[in-house]
Amino acid sequence: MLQFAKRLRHKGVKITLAATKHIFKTMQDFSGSVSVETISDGYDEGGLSAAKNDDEYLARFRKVGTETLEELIKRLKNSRCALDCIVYDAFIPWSLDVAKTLGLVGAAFFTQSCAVDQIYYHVYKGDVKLPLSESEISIPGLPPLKPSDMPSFLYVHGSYPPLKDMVVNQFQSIEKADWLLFNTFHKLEEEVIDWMAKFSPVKAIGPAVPSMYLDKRIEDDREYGINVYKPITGACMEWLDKRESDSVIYVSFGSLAELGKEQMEELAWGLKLSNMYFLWIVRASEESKLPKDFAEETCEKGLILSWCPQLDVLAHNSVGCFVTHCGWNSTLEALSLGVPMVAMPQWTDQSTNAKYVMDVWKMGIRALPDENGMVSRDTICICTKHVMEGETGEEIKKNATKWKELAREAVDKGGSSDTNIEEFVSKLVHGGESSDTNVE
Ligand SMILES: O=c1ccn([C@@H]2O[C@H](COP(=O)(O)OP(=O)(O)O[C@H]3O[C@H](CO)[C@@H](O)[C@H](O)[C@H]3O)[C@@H](O)[C@H]2O)c(=O)[nH]1
Repeated sequence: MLQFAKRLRHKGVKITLAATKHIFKTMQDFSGSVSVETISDGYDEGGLSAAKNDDEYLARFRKVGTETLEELIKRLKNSRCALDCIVYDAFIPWSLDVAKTLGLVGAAFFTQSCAVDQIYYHVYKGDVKLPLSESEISIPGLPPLKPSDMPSFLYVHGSYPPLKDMVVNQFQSIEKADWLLFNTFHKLEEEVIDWMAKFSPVKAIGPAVPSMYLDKRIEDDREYGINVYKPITGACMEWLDKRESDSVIYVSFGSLAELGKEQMEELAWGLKLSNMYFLWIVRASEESKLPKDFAEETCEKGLILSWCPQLDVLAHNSVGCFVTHCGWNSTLEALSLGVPMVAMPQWTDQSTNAKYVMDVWKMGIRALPDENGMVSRDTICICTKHVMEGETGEEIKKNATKWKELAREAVDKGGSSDTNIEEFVSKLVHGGESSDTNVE
C-alpha cells in the first residue's frame, strides 16, 4: 500500500497512511516519505499477540478501528489533508462502511493475487462448497486446480477458521466499493482480471515494487522505506559480490512461515547436497531448528542471516535461484527481478501462487512434499539443479526474463498499471485536476 501511495503521490495526490498504533511502533526504518497517522485496533501494546485469540482481535479491531478511523477522518477534515478517498486493506472490509458513512470514495486494496481472491470470491458466493470434495476444481479465469493448489485455509478444512473468514469476507459489501485494486499486473493474470472486470471496477496497479527496480521513473523510490526486521545489509552484499553470476541459491520463507524442525533439517541438508553457494534467511525465532553446527560446517559455501535486503539480493547478478514460500510479495519481487524460483509453499495463498509459478508463468519448479508432507533433501537438491542448470533451467530463465520485462512495462509510462493508476486519479478529481486530491 505504501508503494501504491508513492505512485499516487508521484501523480500529484496527497497521501496520509493510517497504521494501528502497535504496527506504527514496529515500523523500522520508516523513511517518512508519506505522512502517517495512527488508529487503534484496541491493543496498542502488543497488537494481535495481546489478544486472547484471532476472533477476539478481529472483533475488537472492527469496533475500535471504526471509531478511531472516523475520528481521524473528522480531524483531518479541517486540515490541508481533508480526505476524498479511503484506500483500505481488503482484509478490514469495515473501512468501506466508514468511507461510505462519511461520504468518501472507497477503494478496496487486495494484497494477494487476483487468482487467489477469485477463489475466495467464489467461496464467499457459495459456488465453491467446503469442505472441498472434487478432485478438480473449476473456477472462471483460472486453470483447473487440484485441492492442493487451493489456498490452505480451504484445502485443509477447518484450519485457522478466523483467518479463513477474514480472507473470504474481503468480499462483504464489495458492491459498494468504488474500486477493487489489485497488486498484480494485467498480463500476469489476464484471464482472471478480465473475468472479474466484467462485473466490478477491478484495476491491477502493480507490481507494487519500488520504482528504481522497475521503470526507474521515481528517483527517490529505491526501497520500501519500511522493514519488519532489521536487515544485515553490509555482510550480505559483500558476500554476494564475491560470487559468480547465477551461482547462488537464495532461500527465504518471508516474515511469518514457521518450518517444522524436521523440514528445516531436510532443507539444510538439501542445500549442502546441492554443493552450490547459498544465502539462507533464518529468522532469529527459527534459528534453534537448524541442525547443530550446520552454519559452521557449511561456512565455505553458505551464509545464514536473520534478515536481508531482499530486493537487493534478488537484483544481484550472483543470485541464480530463489527457494521461496511463495508469499505474494516475494513472488512479485522474483518476477520483477527475473529470478527463477523453487516453490516450497507452506500455507495460506502460497500453494496457489506456487501453482502459477510452475504451470502458468513457467518460471520455476514446485518442490513436492512426500506422503508425510515433507519436502526431502533430495527433492530440494534436484529442484535447485533443474532450475539453475540444463535445458529446463534455460527455459525457466528465459521465461523469468520475459516476466521481468513485462512487469517493468506494466508500471512504466503508458503501461497497463500506469494507465489504471492515471484513471483512478483522474476519476477521483472532478474535472480531471489531481493536485488537490487527498487519499488515505
Ligand atoms: O530477509 C528478508 C526476507 C523477506 N523480506 C521481505 O519481506 C517480504 C515478505 O513478503 P511475502 O513474500 O508476501 O511473505 P510474508 O511476509 O510471509 O507475507 C504474508 O502476506 C502475504 C500477502 O498477503 C501472503 O502472500 C503470504 O502468504 C503471507 O505469509 C517481502 O517484501 C521481502 O522482500 C526482506 O526484506 N528480507
